[in-house]
Amino acid sequence: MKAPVLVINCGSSSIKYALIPDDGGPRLEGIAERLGSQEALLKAKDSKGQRHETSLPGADHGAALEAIFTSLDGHAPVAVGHRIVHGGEHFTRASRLDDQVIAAVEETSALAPLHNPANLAGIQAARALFPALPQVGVFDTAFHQSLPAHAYRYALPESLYRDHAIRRYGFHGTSHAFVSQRADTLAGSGDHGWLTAHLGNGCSTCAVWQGQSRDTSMGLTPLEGLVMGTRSGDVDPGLHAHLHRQLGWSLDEIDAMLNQRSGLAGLSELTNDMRELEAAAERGHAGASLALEVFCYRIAKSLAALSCALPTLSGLIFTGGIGENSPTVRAKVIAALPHFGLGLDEAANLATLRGREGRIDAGSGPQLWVIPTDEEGQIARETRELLELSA
Ligand SMILES: Nc1ncnc2c1ncn2[C@@H]1O[C@H](COP(=O)(O)OP(=O)(O)O)[C@@H](O)[C@H]1O
Ligand SMILES: CC(=O)OP(=O)(O)O
Ligand SMILES: [Mg+2]
Repeated sequence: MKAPVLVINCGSSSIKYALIPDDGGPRLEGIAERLGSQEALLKAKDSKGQRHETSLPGADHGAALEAIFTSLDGHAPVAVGHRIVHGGEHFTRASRLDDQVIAAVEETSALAPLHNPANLAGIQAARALFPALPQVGVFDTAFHQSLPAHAYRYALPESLYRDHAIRRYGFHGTSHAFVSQRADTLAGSGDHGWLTAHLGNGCSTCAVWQGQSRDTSMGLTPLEGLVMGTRSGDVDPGLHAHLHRQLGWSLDEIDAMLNQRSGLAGLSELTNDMRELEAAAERGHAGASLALEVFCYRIAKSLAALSCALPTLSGLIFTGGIGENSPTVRAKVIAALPHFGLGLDEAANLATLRGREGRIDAGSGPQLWVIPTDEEGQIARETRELLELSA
């Protein structure tokens, strides 16, 4: 394997990783799950695509990284690239993780208490384990630092921005950047304006003009915007006060409800998994049908709103586990945008799934693309570029 970069995406109880060679060859990848519990488990795929499971009872981030390293079949990485969810206003591009940069990420943790502490745990463990390797942080927020002030400011007292950095940041920048660059290549020369929909566990939309993010649906935290697996997305900001005053809920209870018990899972009272929801809706489950309708309508509404950020619209791009695999969601979103002149090629829509890239419009109006995202590949590329590792 030629000069591989180890890409690490640390969540609070999981580490997704990929060892990515320089030459486009096969990757080693996997996930260590349920960290901190007796059920901790490493699921790894080797370079021949064979799957292996190793139980790691009680493993923390450090122990899991050690097990991941051992599972790499002796292939030694030349650098480590970390996904960091929140970079605040500090980072407009990938940065080498020295003490100063790590201090800035720590400072930003208050803005992403669910994500950044886990990212930092991964960075500390990787630095301890691979002290000789260069480590790079690639930030979800960096791509959105090109937002104009009218898109990133909330209509709140100026001092909240000036003194406390309260503004919209946006997330999933690595994914929105990757799929819009790919669409630029596929569509050929010209000035392109894309509306991208990253629909995974977390979901967000983005307006990209000439390769730059001009607006996006997530804000200060990854809770704003679309309906997600367990996150509510937009609600009336008056909701917090209402629940506190009328039901006596604490801020922590309200926060946990909005992040963990809402979204598709909350609406359906069934599951946050889109595959299961579609099957249940098919069987006539009313909650699943409602969750699906709200999810798709809110995506369409967000795309329509973000179209205001684009001088011209080249097309729409679907990505993420749902965007890449659900013809049903794509068709419902397109049907809910009746004024955009979109024409769906039904057969192409049904055939474009499981990692396949494809154009699904009927040839007139704005283009419709399904583009599998590759956040890990993009992180490896940005890590190499920063370290000038490749030619
Ligand atoms: N064939 C499918 N049909 C519909 N939804 C799917 C399909 N495969 C995966 N998904 C959905 O994709 C979502 C997970 O997306 P993914 O991008 O893998 O998440 P993450 O944000 O954790 O990377 C889940 O809701 C899952 O149900
Ligand atoms: C920022 C965010 O929502 O990330 P994820 O989709 O990985 O939860
Ligand atoms: Mg993903």
